[in-house]
Amino acid sequence: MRNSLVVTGTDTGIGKTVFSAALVDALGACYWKPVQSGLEDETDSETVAMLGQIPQQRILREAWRLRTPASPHLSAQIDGVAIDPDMLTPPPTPSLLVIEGAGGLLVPLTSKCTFADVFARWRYPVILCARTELGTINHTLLSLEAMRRREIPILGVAFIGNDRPDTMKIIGEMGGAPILGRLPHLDPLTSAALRAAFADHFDLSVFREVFA
Ligand SMILES: Nc1ncnc2c1ncn2[C@@H]1O[C@H](COP(=O)(O)OP(=O)(O)OP(=O)(O)O)[C@@H](O)[C@H]1O
Ligand SMILES: C[C@H](N)[C@H](N)CCCCCC(=O)O
Ligand SMILES: [Mg+2]
Repeated sequence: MRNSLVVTGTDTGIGKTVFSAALVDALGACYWKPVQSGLEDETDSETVAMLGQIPQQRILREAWRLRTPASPHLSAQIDGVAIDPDMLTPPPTPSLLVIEGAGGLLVPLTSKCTFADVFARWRYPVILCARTELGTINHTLLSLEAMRRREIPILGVAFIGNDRPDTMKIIGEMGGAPILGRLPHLDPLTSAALRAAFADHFDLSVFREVFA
């Protein structure tokens, strides 16, 4: 039985972690950020634990914790370590597992390997997080094309941001992937607001079916 889902995005800083917190909370899943680059601020794992109110035992330790907030290939070089993509194998978990990449699909782990290459090896269904703002049509269609070329299973697109119906419509028509929903911009961003917004804007059964 498959028990993992991947969350990637069209870019860094677009809301993958916030979306992951909501999904992990709603599914009662575990969370894994295999490669964390940047340790000064709150890490993604810490954000998911706090925003999703996820107990520590459901937050898996990163495989690589790199100090510099940069592309993992560079952060690893600065720290004098080498990421071994072959070592990136999701640990067994007692429940469902949500795995978050870093940045977008073609972010390098080494000079010869990107996250997309790892996702292609894993073959877990992938959720593509995308902004709703101007510029996202190109980024989203490019990302979907990159996943199809690698035969990465695509669960669908999760938009993050304020409502832009025309943008979401054309991506739905041209992207060849289901639109899973839209997580609005929340202000303030609290655990309660996130849980409510996810429940209002996504159909949890779509995610649960992956694990059936
Ligand atoms: N729905 C939302 N409402 C309000 N703020 C949000 C929302 N989604 C993301 N943010 C904010 O946007 C910033 C980037 O979000 P996040 O850390 O989730 O991005 P990311 O795609 O996971 O980035 P990375 O590539 O570094 O993992 C954070 O400050 C986060 O609090
Ligand atoms: C530092 C940031 N928060 C992410 N962890 C890594 C983002 C890598 C982006 C690389 C790039 O596309 O230029
Ligand atoms: Mg993140």
